[in-house]
Amino acid sequence: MTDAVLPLALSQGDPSGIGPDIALQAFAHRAALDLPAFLYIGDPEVLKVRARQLDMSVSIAETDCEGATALFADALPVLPLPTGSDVLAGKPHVANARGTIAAIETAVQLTLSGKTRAVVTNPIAKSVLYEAGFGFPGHTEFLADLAARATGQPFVPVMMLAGPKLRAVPVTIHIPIKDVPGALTEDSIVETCRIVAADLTSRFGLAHPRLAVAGLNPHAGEGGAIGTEDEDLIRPALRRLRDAGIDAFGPLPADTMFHDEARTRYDVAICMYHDQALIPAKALGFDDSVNVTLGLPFIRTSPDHGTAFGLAGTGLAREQSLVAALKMADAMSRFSKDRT
Ligand SMILES: NC(=O)C1=CN([C@@H]2O[C@H](COP(=O)(O)OP(=O)(O)OC[C@H]3O[C@@H](n4cnc5c(N)ncnc54)[C@H](O)[C@@H]3O)[C@@H](O)[C@H]2O)C=CC1
Ligand SMILES: NCC(=O)COP(=O)(O)O
Repeated sequence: MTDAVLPLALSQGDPSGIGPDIALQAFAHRAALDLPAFLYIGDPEVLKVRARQLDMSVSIAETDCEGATALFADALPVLPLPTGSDVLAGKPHVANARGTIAAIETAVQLTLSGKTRAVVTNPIAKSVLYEAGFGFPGHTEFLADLAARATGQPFVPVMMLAGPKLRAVPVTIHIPIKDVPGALTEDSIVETCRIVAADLTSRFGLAHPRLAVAGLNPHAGEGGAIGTEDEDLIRPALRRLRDAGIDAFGPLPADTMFHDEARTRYDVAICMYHDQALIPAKALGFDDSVNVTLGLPFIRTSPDHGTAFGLAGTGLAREQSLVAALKMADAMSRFSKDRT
């Protein structure tokens, strides 16, 4: 088997969320969308029940990695991982957490061992996994831990939301807003920007990426009058980055860096906290933005949205962001292969 025919590994996500729905819908339109082949890792029975709920006629075939690409024209290839619990669309349950986590672990193992090309994850509900004792804020940190355990090396994962109109990176991710100033350091800003610059070149082909760095405070601190972090942390970090040859500039007032003309001046916005990055990303492209994890030894993408429990089994969930995630993983994998 050559790399060109390896499938992407798609984890089921929370099986009571919209992951099964959007996987079925994307698969149903695979020819028109020119979708790369993917191997769904999860519970085939959940998919069959969901297809019936959605009134879709989809062939589902249990297989391993080797058989997936050839099957893709005729049936949705599934690496079976039974959930071992009753799964009801729109009704999350802690008993499903084990299957949710196992699917992510399997997708990573397969990709690190070269049997699949990239990891694409369907959404998980953080609160359900926390209730089950999951020790990570989300996929992003869990994936870095899995990579570290598999390779014996540490990895710093970086979240990037990427769409046709904006790429945006939060330096701090899933922490309470009151903890953001304390969690931000000059080193964390420098490290995040270095990873972003390196991966935009190695994974996306941008030779000299331009990084626009947001301030933390209103008006980027107004010269220190409205908060000191912009002058004390961000400005020194930017000096270090420019000394290292990285085109990073700021700190920019965050309220004026996302309008149409402002966005032409940079390739990625580096933001100080989750909502500073994800609000503009989702406002400018909820249906076509992708959540990418940078800094890992494998490719990982995901739709930008969550489990949308209220839509599971209704036929109202749109599959576009998952389609964008599959296509981005495919393009990144082909770009990496062409460079080697
Ligand atoms: N990558 C991941 O695993 C992510 C997981 N989440 C998790 O999802 C759960 C629900 O989070 P929410 O904040 O409610 O965000 P959400 O993205 O699930 O839903 C937000 C709104 O967008 C709608 N929506 C979401 N996806 C849609 C789609 N494909 N088509 C049409 N409408 C869609 C929902 O119905 C809702 O009105 C949380 O537990 C959160 O942790 C949230 C974001 C990403
Ligand atoms: N808000 C983004 C999100 O929740 C996705 O996080 P992750 O599971 O990809 O780490």
